[in-house]
Amino acid sequence: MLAEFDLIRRYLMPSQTPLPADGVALGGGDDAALLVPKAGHQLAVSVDTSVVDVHFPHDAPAFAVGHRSLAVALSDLAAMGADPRWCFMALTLDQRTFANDHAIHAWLEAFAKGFHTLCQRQATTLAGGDVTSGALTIGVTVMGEAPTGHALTRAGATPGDMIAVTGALGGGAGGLALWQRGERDLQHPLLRRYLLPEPRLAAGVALRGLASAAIDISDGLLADLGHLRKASGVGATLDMTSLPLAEALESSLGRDAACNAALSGGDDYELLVTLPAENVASAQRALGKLGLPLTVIGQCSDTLGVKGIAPNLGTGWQHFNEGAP
Ligand SMILES: Nc1ncnc2c1ncn2[C@@H]1O[C@H](COP(=O)(O)OP(=O)(O)OP(=O)(O)O)[C@@H](O)[C@H]1O
Ligand SMILES: Cc1ncc(C[n+]2csc(CCOP(=O)(O)O)c2C)c(N)n1
Ligand SMILES: [Mg+2]
Repeated sequence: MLAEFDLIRRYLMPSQTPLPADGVALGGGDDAALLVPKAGHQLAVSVDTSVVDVHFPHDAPAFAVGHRSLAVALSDLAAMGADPRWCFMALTLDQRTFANDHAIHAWLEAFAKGFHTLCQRQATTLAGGDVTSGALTIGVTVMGEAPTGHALTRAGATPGDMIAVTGALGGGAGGLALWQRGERDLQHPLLRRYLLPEPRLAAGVALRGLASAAIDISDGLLADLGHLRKASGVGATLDMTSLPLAEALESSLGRDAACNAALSGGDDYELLVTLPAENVASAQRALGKLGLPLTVIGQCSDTLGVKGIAPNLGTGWQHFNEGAP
């Protein structure tokens, strides 16, 4: 068994000395962190919980669990066009599920590496957290900044705006389906999409001033488009033939399952944005510089609802539905 404070010192907060450049006046080790936001900016704050066998399989690699639990939280900052600054991790861990102390240390080391590597790549400082015992659950609070009045929201779309997505869709659900069939090669593009999603933070910032509304795709394209439509008070017409499908998705699952995964599977963590038609080319150029495609998949309308898709298609992931605990 590893004691709570040893675990924190050894794996989670190895350095207690805050760096002024991180905007941390007082970091982990006290009752709360003291943070220094940039003048002229608003804070964007969001929390996401990742639960074993709900969000990731119990036998997922620890590195991926660490990466993923932060990535899905940062994805909400990407959707706001916010620059990430700080995060907080609430880790609940059942040490009795490990064979021995060596297995606990090995798991924590790889978990922390996955989390810290993404922190570093996305300039996010782990400024505090909490450790408790119980079923494996990682709650991650993220805090980012956007210049006052310039954050993207779900509410700015107007009829006539184009609807576009970053990257490719269906890879999250496709990867989960492959994992459930026993695929374990982490180099497989679909498994990577499910277990090691990349939050589109640079894209979110690049889309500030170009997009009229944005949301990240966690529950599925149709479900998240539904949230955006509702917040903006618009309808949508989609062109199914233009959906960018994830690499290897159609060949692994077949056409129908691939389209279902792209429309309703969730776990993609791409950005769904609306933008005036005249901004599409600039947005595609800006994202092209990041190596990320932006594909137009439809247009907003003033007739509420969605046209262009079969009405019987599932609407995406919902906790407390059948299938979820
Ligand atoms: N327990 C809660 N207390 C207060 N507000 C909540 C609570 N749970 C969710 N919300 C709010 O409801 C809204 C929708 O929450 P949800 O977790 O579905 O966010 P999302 O961005 O749509 O999904 P995801 O976190 O997968 O990206 C958010 O604005 C969130 O802050
Ligand atoms: C093992 C396993 N089974 C099922 C799923 C699918 N899933 C779970 S939660 C969710 C929506 C996003 O979560 P939230 O709304 O909580 O942010 C999705 C698509 C998964 N990821 N792992
Ligand atoms: Mg979201």
